[in-house]
Amino acid sequence: MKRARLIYNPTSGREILKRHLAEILEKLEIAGYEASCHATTGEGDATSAARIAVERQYDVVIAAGGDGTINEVVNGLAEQEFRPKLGIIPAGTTNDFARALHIPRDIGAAVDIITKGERIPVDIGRINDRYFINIAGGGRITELTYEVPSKLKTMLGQLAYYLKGMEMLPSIKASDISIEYDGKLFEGEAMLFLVGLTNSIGGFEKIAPDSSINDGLFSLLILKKINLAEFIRVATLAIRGEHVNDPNVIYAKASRIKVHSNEKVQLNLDGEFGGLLPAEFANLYRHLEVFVPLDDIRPLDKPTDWVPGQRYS
Ligand SMILES: Nc1ncnc2c1ncn2[C@@H]1O[C@H](COP(=O)(O)OP(=O)(O)OP(=O)(O)O)[C@@H](O)[C@H]1O
Repeated sequence: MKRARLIYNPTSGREILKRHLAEILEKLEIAGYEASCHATTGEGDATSAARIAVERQYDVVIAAGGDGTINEVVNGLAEQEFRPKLGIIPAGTTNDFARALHIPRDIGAAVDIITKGERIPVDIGRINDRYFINIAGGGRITELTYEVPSKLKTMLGQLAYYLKGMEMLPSIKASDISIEYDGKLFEGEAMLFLVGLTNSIGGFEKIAPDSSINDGLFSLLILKKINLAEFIRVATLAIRGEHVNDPNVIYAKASRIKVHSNEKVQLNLDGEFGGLLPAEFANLYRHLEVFVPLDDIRPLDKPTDWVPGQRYS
């Protein structure tokens, strides 16, 4: 019998997971899984729970919560030789990763996608000794994601990020950084840099319009030093995916990226604090298998040359 381990954050976003636990476990059992669950207790617990699930050789690990919980679960899976398949139940505030994979926010519908069994391989980002599944970045503006109080996030959802962004915009300074990417070099002042695996970041769904989640490449975006008015103009372009050709933006694909600064620059990994620069990024090609609604995902994310279960990295 197949075994599934549900790792859920009872405090995520709308705090609705607790009410749906019985429904989730029942749907899994009906689909032929022996299912059990673990409620996370605080920072880092989802990573330990995922490691234990690997030791116990679960076939499937389901991360239920926001992007922070999914990131923690991936950190418990990615470093292992045997890696269970990953299911996602989005219950956070932004759910960028779930949005990129068209996994619905309705809990029952998200479980149905797992029980249906359709999967794709996804690339994972490694930065120094940690992993990310959606986006890493640095620069003052990226720090706002963890300055938003969690109570405000629960109350206002994504709007909380935008409010915090508006409040912080006038004080955002550029950082002096150097970025080496697949043999090329950027040196200078930048407002921010983003290293993305999917097309969906902070609710902007066209930030990396041509990205594929399983091509082995990061989308690198560098926003050069600009003033506030220009910043707002480029952010407006980004809503439509038209920022990539702006002269203030460098947009490139790369599988290895090194970032360095003489200043103290914080890193953000999947929306959480991820240490300080310097950073070395490596793309782990098709490292995890994730359950998705195959009919709904973007054609760019649907590999035609993939056999389920095949190992790449
Ligand atoms: N029982 C708990 N009590 C308090 N915090 C917890 C608990 N379990 C996990 N956490 C922490 O909550 C953090 C954020 O949770 P998560 O990402 O799931 O939800 P969110 O913040 O509402 O959503 P999003 O990340 O999409 O904005 C996790 O990184 C984890 O460290």
